[in-house]
Formats: sequence, C-alpha cells, structure tokens
Amino acid sequence: MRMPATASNDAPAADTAVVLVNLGTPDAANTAAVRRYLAEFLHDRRVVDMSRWLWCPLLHFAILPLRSGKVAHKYASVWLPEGSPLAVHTRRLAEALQRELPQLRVIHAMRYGQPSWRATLQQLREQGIKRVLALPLYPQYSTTTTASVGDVLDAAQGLDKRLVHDYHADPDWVAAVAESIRRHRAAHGPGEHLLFSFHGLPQRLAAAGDPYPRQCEASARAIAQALGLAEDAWTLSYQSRFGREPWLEPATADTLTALAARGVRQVDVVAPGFAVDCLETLEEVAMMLAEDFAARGGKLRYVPCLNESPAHAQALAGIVRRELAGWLPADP
Ligand SMILES: C=CC1=C(C)c2cc3[nH]c(cc4nc(cc5[nH]c(cc1n2)c(C)c5CCC(=O)O)C(CCC(=O)O)=C4C)c(C)c3C=C
Ligand SMILES: [Fe+2]
Ligand SMILES: [Fe+2]
Repeated sequence: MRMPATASNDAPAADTAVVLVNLGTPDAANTAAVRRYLAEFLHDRRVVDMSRWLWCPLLHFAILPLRSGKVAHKYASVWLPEGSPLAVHTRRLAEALQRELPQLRVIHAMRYGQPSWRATLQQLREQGIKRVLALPLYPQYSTTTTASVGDVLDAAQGLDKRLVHDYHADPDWVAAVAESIRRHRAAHGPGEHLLFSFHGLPQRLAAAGDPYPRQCEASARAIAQALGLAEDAWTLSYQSRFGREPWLEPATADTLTALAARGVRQVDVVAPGFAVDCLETLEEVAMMLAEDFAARGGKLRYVPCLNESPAHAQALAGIVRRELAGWLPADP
C-alpha cells in the first residue's frame, strides 16, 4: 500500500530536502562579476528566446560591454557587508525556514550564479537525499523564471522531485504581505495610495499564455482585499523593463508620474513579486523612483519585501507541508 508522505514535526524525513531557488545575483559589485552573471542569465532561452545568431552578437558585443559597468555601479549602491541583498536575504530566509521545518533539510540555491542549482541537485543526491522539493522564490509563475528552475530539476537524475508551481494566492502569504503593509503604515503614518509594483515581462510572452500577469493581478487584488482598500486606493504596475520590445503596462515610472499629476502626494510602493529585496526593489524603486517622485513634489515610501521575517518563513513552511503531504513516495 502506498502511504502519503508526512511532514509533521514528529516525522523526521532525513532523506528529503527543500530547496529555495532564487534567480541569482553577482558575487561581487564589480564589472567582471556582473558580466559573468548577466552572461549566464541572458543565455537562458527561457529568458531571451531570440535566435542565437541574432542574440549572441548583440549580447557579447553590445549588452555585456555596455551594461555590466553601469549595473555594477547600481549593485554597489545597495551592496550589504555580507554580499548582494538578494543572496543575503535568500540565505537568511532558508535558515528561517529550516527553523520552522527541523525535520527536513532546508537549503537555498540560485538558478544563475552561486550556489548553483544544478550542482546543488547533484550534491544532494551524492549526500543520500532521495526526495527534493524545489520551491522557486517566485510567488507568481512565469515561463521565464519558474519554468527555468523546473528545466534544471527535470534534467536531474536519481531523485524523486517536485516543484512548487506558484503561491500567488496562498492565504498565509497574502496575509503576511498585507500585515507587512499594515505595520509599515502603523509605523510611518496612514497611507494615501498603495502601488503594487511587479517585475515586468515582454507582452509577447503574456499573449502566448504566460499566466504571470493574471497571477500578479490576483495577488494584488487579494492583498488589497485583505487590507480592506477601496478600488481607487491602489494601483498595479510593472517595473524593470529590459530591451526594446513592448513589456507589460502600465510601467511603474509612468504610473508614479500619473499619480503625481493627479495630486497624489504620498505613495506606498510594495513589490509582492519579489520574495526578498534585491537590486530591482532597493535601487530601482526605493532609490531611483523615490527620487523621481520627490522631484514631482511627492513622497514614495517603500515597503520592504517579506525577506527572512517569521511570517514569511511560516507561510513558506505551510506551502512545504501541504506539498509534502500530497506527495506519494516513488515506487521502489
Ligand atoms: C529579458 C529579460 C528579462 C526577463 C524576461 C526578466 C524576467 C523576470 N525577472 C525577475 C526577477 C528579477 N530580475 C532581476 C534582475 C534582472 N532581470 C533582467 C532581465 C529580465 N528579467 C536583468 C538583465 C536583470 C539584472 C539587472 C540588470 O541588468 O538590469 C532581479 C534582481 C537580481 C539581483 O541580483 O538583485 C530579480 C529578482 C522576474 C520575477 C521575472 C519575470 C516575471
Ligand atoms: Fe553567446
Ligand atoms: Fe528580471
């Protein structure tokens, strides 16, 4: 008889690992490290699906030489003593989740850069791990992010594997984000307008069926409802556009301009597409967009990501427990 796997605190599962997989980040805030990182990231066909005949010359002779130095400078402006914010918070979140799930082995890996997701899977197998639950740190599913984590998992041999598809409407995660906004407003004063800023995506991918924008809309609506916000008290927008083709709209920068023109003087910006703070939230939103909005006479207050907060770790632990409870062991 096949018994469901359990993941209660009293049922040790020494052969099961949970891996939080994030995007990845450079290992130093300098041009060479950023160039290495961007080269690996932007060679993934899930991220850029152009013909290699067109893309490789553009990447190697224009994008990498021109972008790496500029982006390294941006990383330097948010770098922490222990490293890149994305790396630091991802590691701390895995440690916090390990405390919630002492019966399991919890680690983290990066799709690009270190610790390498591919190498992590091989090491786990060598260490005698039989089952791996991959939890991509992307609340909303996209072919450009979650599916790429899944590609590497699919290619790993000799493991019983499972991937968390998304958690964009998970009630505990929604409650944790809503509570972080409530606390931010309690600490800094009531808010005038709430802007949900998600990472963007080429419109072409959304038109081809990527569920990402629908899931972003559902996340924002659920969080706004949990906060009891009126329809006109919040807006959704997309940031971090890359390249020349049309990306999802409205753009966060344009939305802030429009809000300022409408006379809105204070905007709280939250980024629930990012599990942890990173270049895109700290430099692009909390620094650059905040400066632009201030120049228009407004105040942008950035609500930090859930990062390694207990509420975040508890929400992820709930997701892990449910996934493991429904996971039948593989046939011997
Ligand atoms: C075609 C290019 C890109 C797509 C598609 C894309 C989708 C996408 N990205 C994230 C999350 C993150 N992206 C981050 C940085 C980043 N993203 C791109 C390009 C695309 N992203 C680039 C080139 C970069 C690097 C910085 C730069 O050169 O501008 C990050 C932060 C990494 C860090 O080190 O802090 C995150 C996180 C999602 C969720 C997503 C699709 C939905
Ligand atoms: Fe190339
Ligand atoms: Fe990105």
